[in-house]
Amino acid sequence: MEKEISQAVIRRMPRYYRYLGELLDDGVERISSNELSTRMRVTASQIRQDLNNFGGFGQQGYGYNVKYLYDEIGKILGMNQRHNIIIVGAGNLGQALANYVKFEKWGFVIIGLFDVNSALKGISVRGIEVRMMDELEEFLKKNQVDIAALTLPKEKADEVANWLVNLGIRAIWNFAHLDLELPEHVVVENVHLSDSLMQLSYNIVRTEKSKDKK
Ligand SMILES: NC(=O)c1ccc[n+]([C@@H]2O[C@H](COP(=O)([O-])OP(=O)(O)OC[C@H]3O[C@@H](n4cnc5c(N)ncnc54)[C@H](O)[C@@H]3O)[C@@H](O)[C@H]2O)c1
Repeated sequence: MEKEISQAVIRRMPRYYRYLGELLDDGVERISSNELSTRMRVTASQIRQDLNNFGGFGQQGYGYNVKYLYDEIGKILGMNQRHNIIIVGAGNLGQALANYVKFEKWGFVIIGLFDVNSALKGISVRGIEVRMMDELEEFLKKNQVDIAALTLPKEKADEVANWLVNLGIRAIWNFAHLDLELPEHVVVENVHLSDSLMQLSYNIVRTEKSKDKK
């Protein structure tokens, strides 16, 4: 049976992947867990523990082979395959996502943008045409879509998500601020930039308090 890896470990993997990618770009071929630890500001034992979940990848006295580790973590994260994405809701956020070219570097390719607002019909965002929602069903028949990003109003998100799932969508990148109620086989990743801001705010308050104590 495959070992269950904790979500906390999985959540740290993209960061390892990013750092290893930067090391590769810098021409670094191997790195010790201590060096990686200094760069990433994570303890070396945390790195060893995390990577041991996947079989280690390191060699005593040699450290980690950066390219190998990068490729292996990439495989774990599914980075060795292409993911086609559609964006549903071509407003501010939807267009901002569509405009961001770097997702493609990781194999996330935005192939369609959809909206209900006829004023947006036919406009092009980085070469991606905005289509109307009534064209979506046909689009899904003709194109392989792996992920639907939801950047539409919260009130519409649940209904649209369920409709997409009925049409065969299996993964949702949800930006609307609500918990979607979807069948278990559908994977959902919720993104809340405000959570990150609140975390930042918490750390500002904490730093200020510790300054006051000194
Ligand atoms: N998760 C985050 O961190 C985060 C950050 C910013 C915004 N948001 C959320 O993302 C969503 C979009 O924000 P925005 O600023 O781009 O808003 P926006 O109003 O600019 O864009 C929303 C778009 O959705 C379209 N739309 C409405 N109903 C639709 C439907 N049934 N099907 C398809 N498209 C539909 C609208 O016509 C509009 O173009 C909102 O729910 C907002 O709260 C989330």
